[in-house]
Amino acid sequence: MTTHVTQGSAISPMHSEGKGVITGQQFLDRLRKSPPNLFIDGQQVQDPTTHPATKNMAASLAGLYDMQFDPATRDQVTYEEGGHRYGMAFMVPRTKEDLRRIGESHRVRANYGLGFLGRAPDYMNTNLMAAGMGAEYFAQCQPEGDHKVDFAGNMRRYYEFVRDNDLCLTHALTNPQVNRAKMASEMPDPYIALGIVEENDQGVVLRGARMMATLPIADELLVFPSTVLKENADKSRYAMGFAVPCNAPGLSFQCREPIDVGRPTEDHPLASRFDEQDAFVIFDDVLIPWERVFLLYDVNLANKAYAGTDAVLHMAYQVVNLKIAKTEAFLGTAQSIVNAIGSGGFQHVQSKIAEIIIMLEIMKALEVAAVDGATLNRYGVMTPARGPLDAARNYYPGVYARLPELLQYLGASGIIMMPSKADREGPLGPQIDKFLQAGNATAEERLKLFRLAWDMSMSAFGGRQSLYEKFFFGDPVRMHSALYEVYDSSEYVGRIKAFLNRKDGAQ
Ligand SMILES: Cc1cc2nc3c(=O)[nH]c(=O)nc-3n(C[C@H](O)[C@H](O)[C@H](O)COP(=O)(O)OP(=O)(O)OC[C@H]3O[C@@H](n4cnc5c(N)ncnc54)[C@H](O)[C@@H]3O)c2cc1C
Repeated sequence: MTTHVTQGSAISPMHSEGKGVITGQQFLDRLRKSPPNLFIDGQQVQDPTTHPATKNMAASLAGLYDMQFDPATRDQVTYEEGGHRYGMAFMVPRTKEDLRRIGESHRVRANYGLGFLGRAPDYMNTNLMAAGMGAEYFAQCQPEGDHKVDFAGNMRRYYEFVRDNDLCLTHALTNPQVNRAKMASEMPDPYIALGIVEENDQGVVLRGARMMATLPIADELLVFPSTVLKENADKSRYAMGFAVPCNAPGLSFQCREPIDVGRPTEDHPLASRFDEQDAFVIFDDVLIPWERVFLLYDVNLANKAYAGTDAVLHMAYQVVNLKIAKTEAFLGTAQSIVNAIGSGGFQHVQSKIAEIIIMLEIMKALEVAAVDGATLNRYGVMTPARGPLDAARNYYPGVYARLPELLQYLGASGIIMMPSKADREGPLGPQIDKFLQAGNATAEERLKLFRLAWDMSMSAFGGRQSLYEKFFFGDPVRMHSALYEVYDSSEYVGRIKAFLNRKDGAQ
C-alpha cells in the first residue's frame, strides 16, 4: 500500500470555526472546499455539489440545514445554550420533556425526506451526544506504546467540535464480507479488515477497509467502536474508535452505482432527492491524529462501547421516530391511492390500510413508552427505556417488507403503468390526460402519486430501502439473539414455577 503517513499533517487540528448551526449554503460551501474522497464509476468526484450523482443529495442535505433557520421549523430542530444555537440532536436531555423535544425534532426532520433518508446527520449527532457525555467510559483504555492519550477528553472534545461546527458525519462499523467463518486475523491478508499498523508521535496509522458507510457525502467519518469483533484476545489491532475527515489522505470511499440517474423529481420523486449513497471505505495507511482517537486495542471495551455510553439507546430513539415518519408516509400514500381509484369501499382494501395503521400505532406506542420509562443514566443523561426501543428495532425490520407489498396490492397495475413527465408532455399527452386521470384527480396528479408509490416500493430506490430496513441497525438474526441474551424473564419463569407448584382448591 502507498504510505501517506508523511502527509498526515494534512488533517488540520480540531478547532471550532463556528459556534453552532450553519445554513445549507454554508454546508455546500464547506463540502465544495473540502470534498470527501468519493469514487463513482471509476472516477473521483471533484465536487459533490455539482457531480450528477451527488448534487441532488447534497442539495437535500442543505435543505435539512436550512430548516435550522426557517421560522416554521427553527425552534423545533434547534436549541439554545450559552448564547449559541445548536442542532437539537446535540442537546443533552436532562428531563423527559427534553427527550420529547428531541423526539419531535427527529420526526420533523424525518418528515422532510418522508422517512426515507436513513442517515440524516441527527443519527450520528445523537450518538456523539451520548458518547460525549459518557466519555468517562473511554478513560479505561490506554494505548500499547509510550503514548499517553486522554481518550475520554478526546471523545468529549470531539462531540463539542462536531456540535460547534454543525458537521455532517457518516460511519462505518463492519469489516469486509470476505469470510464470515473466519476472524479478521485469519483473512488472506491481515489488513483486509481495518487494523492498526503502528502508533507514532502524531497518532495511529490504520490500514484495511470497512464494508459500508451510508451518506459518504459528509464532512467526517466516525468509526465508533462496534459490536462485531470476533477476536478472542483481550487486545486486538482490530479494536478501535476514532474520527477522521472524509478528505483525509489515504482514505477513499468507493460508492455503489448511483440510484439518482438524473430523472426529473416528478418521475423519480425519492431517488432524485434522497440517494444518500453507500460506500465501501478503504484506508490506505491513514494517519489518525491522537486527538481524534477514542479507543484502541481493547476488544471488550470496543464491543461494549455502545451499551457502555448508552449511545445505542439514543440512536434507537432517533430511529423509532424516523420509522414513525416513514410509516406515516406509507399510510398517506396508500390512502391517497385508495382515494384516487375509489377502492376504499372494498373490505380487503380497508383491511390492508388497517395493517399499516396497526404498524404505525405500535411504533408510536413504543416511542411513548421509551420516553415514559426513561431514566437518568450514570452520566446524568435522561435515557430512553431500553425495552420498548429493543422491541421497535427488532419489530420494524421484520414487518417493513409488508409496507411496499401493501402498496403493490393497493396500486396494482397503476404502479407500473406510469408514463413519464416527458410522455405527458409528448404527442400522446392528451390521451394520457384522458385515460390515466383518477376518480378524484387529474392525470398529472395521479401519475405523481403513483410514481411516489413506485419509488417507495419497486424502483431501485425502493429495493435498496427494503435491504436497508433489514440490516441498517445490524443483522436481524444477531439482534434477536442479543435481545434474548439481555432480556430478563426470570420473574415470569418464577411465576410459572409458582403456578405449577400451586396448591389450591382445584383438583
Ligand atoms: C443499505 C445498507 C446500508 C448500511 N449502512 C451502514 C452504515 O452507514 N454504516 C455501517 O456501519 N453499516 C451499514 N450497513 C451495514 C449493516 O450494519 C450490516 O449490513 C449488518 O450489520 C450485517 O452485516 P453484514 O452486512 O456484514 O452481513 P454479514 O455479517 O456478512 O451476514 C451475511 C449473512 O450471514 C449471516 N451471518 C453472518 N455471521 C453470522 C453469525 N455470527 N451468526 C449468525 N448469522 C451470521 C447473517 O445472518 C446474514 O444472513 C448498511 C447495510 C445496508 C444493507
